[in-house]
Amino acid sequence: MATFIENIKMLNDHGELVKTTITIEQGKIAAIGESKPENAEVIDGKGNFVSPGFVDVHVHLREPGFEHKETIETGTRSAARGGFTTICAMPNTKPVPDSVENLEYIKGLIKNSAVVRVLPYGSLTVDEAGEKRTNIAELKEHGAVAFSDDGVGVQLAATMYEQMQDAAKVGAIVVAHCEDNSLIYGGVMHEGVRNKQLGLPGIPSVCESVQIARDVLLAEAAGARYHVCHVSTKESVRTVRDAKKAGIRVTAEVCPHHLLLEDMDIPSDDANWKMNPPLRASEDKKALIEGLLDGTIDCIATDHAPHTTEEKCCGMVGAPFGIVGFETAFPLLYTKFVETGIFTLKQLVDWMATKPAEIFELPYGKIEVGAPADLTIIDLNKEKTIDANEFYSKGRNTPFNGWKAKGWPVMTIFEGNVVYKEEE
Ligand SMILES: NC(=O)N[C@@H](CC(=O)O)C(=O)O
Ligand SMILES: [Zn+2]
Ligand SMILES: [Zn+2]
Repeated sequence: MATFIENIKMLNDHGELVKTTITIEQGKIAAIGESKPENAEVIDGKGNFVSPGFVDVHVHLREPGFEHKETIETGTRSAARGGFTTICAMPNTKPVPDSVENLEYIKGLIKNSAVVRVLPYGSLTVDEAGEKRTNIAELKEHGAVAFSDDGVGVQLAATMYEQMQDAAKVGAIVVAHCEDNSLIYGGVMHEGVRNKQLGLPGIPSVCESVQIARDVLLAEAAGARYHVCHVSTKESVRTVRDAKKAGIRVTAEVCPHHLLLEDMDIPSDDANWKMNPPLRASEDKKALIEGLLDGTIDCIATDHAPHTTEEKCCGMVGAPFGIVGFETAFPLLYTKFVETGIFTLKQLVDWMATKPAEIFELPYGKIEVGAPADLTIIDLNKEKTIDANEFYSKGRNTPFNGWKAKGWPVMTIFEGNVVYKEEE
């Protein structure tokens, strides 16, 4: 039976919101702007905005191996509640998808419990240990969406270079967490002013940018498609900008928290403000926003990284890096950037749905006839206070608890099925 969404507004090519309808048949968009087919089940869009389901190329679902932090079920339910319908799962699980066997095992888990589309990464090195290289061609053949050792930087240039060469041969994308271990200095937040006030060890900006600089040169030499994770510093933005100018095939993502927060916002030694890379200085935040606006940075990714309350309880030094992101990303960005006129709604939707799909060569992120019916219905006028205790994620680790934001997803549709509906 067909599903018919009526009373809905969609962005047109000029970025204007126009009234329309969407007809869904067999999980696909069958028509846009037509009248209701007979016998169709009707969804009342209530005049809300319909976006292509968001695409997040950088998430951590923790299963297998760390189910106390998150499972594929809780993580994908959280994604659906945030309006995400396609997510790419990073490989820092136990086991790591570093072999066909492990990747197939993880694909089986996804099949059993995911409520949205989960595309698993393959790792660049065995066990993400940075030593033995994985077989990129084989893992790609078995469905690895791209390749990364996220969680750690690949320390040896030769390892990265050789993996980039292998990736280039089969058209795989190398996705890098850039961090030079010799420049971390035991840091738990940005090396600047605020870490000194709090008496905490700092991670200098160059810890990230130096590895991006290395990698863009390696990507050029290898002819590889290279994507930079969670860019956080102004020097990183400049390096990516220069690399693009030089014709190197590089793309980059930025996380909502790095666009919204800076080190001086950190109120105290509270691990809900600890993530990797850390919140940087005000000028860095500014450079990230400019980087998005001028096309240096291609998309937004949450880096959803759940950890338990126990792990995050007791200050930054002992806690793991990472914050959750799915359920706050759109409302926060909409409120802080679209409502204030810094971004347009179309830009935000491009960066959260269309662009990430495009740069990862995925056939999603657009509302068009024939595409999978992955849709997020958003009430742009609804205002709510963020309450971490309401998250569908197991993770409560967010610095945004108690923030007010507008623009909440009220329904998420994945392949024609409702996978999230706002609780009344
Ligand atoms: N971003 C984080 O702070 N943490 C991530 C790892 C990562 O993305 O590097 C995690 O897996 O917890
Ligand atoms: Zn990372
Ligand atoms: Zn990550």
